[in-house]
Amino acid sequence: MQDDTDGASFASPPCFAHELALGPDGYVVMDADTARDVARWRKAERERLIASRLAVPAAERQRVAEEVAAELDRLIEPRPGVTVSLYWPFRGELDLREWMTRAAIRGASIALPIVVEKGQPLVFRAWHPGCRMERGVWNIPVPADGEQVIPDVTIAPVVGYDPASYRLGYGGGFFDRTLASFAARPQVIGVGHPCAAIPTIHPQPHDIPMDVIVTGAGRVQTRTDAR
Ligand SMILES: Nc1nc2c(c(=O)[nH]1)N(C=O)[C@@H](CNc1ccc(C(=O)N[C@@H](CCC(=O)O)C(=O)O)cc1)CN2
Ligand SMILES: Nc1ncnc2c1ncn2[C@@H]1O[C@H](COP(=O)(O)OP(=O)(O)OP(=O)(O)O)[C@@H](O)[C@H]1O
Repeated sequence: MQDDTDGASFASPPCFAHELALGPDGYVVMDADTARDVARWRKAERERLIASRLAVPAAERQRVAEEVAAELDRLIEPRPGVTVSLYWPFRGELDLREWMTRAAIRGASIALPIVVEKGQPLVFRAWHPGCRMERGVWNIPVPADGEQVIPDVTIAPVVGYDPASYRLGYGGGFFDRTLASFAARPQVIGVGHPCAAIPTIHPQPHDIPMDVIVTGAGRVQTRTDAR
């Protein structure tokens, strides 16, 4: 009988162009070529989407931010005992700092994300109106000395989003890693410009969909397929 343990006797050589990726439901097989194509496509798409929102006139950006803030008032009750994470806006993101201040005055605990290290989850630090800020990674202002907290509700800025509520961010993978690291998942609300809507972000195993995406008055997309 022929000895089949020699690789040369396979009908075709074994294929090693796959790798394992850890998704929310465990390990899945990933095709290395596909992963590279998606990463390349996402990079170009991010640049296009950021450029188009930077082209939005300041007055319109302000109006959209106010509309989104009004929708947040309907979605979240910022009361004592609830911790909500937001963000300090940059690169044309909606400025929700007024909503953030109002929510703090109403008694909610507010937190902002901090990049500890590339490739690692974000941590969230408590923020209070007027608290001392310092420059973090990418020069984004972060609270200088707040305590570390875990949010009940996370408001994440989107660069892009799709009908299945997957979010495209800046490419650090920070929000996906952070959500994957929590024992209990917070409610996740994506916020952005209406022009951030795209047909698909080509979701990958690590991508975690948002629960709700808000892009203006009455523009509230709720994820229906419970995972
Ligand atoms: N306002 C705000 N703060 C935030 C976030 C956010 O989305 N918005 N983040 C949410 O996660 C974290 C910062 N995430 C970031 C991730 C990547 C880059 C960045 O500039 N990346 C490189 C390219 C990365 C790559 O493609 O490999 C670059 O654009 O040069 C910036 C911020 C924490 N703070
Ligand atoms: N949970 C995870 N574990 C390991 N790698 C991850 C995880 N989440 C994301 N990544 C990696 O991070 C990289 C960027 O991911 P992705 O394109 O989803 O970023 P993004 O969501 O746009 O960025 P951000 O959340 O920082 O705004 C990818 O190479 C991806 O494989």
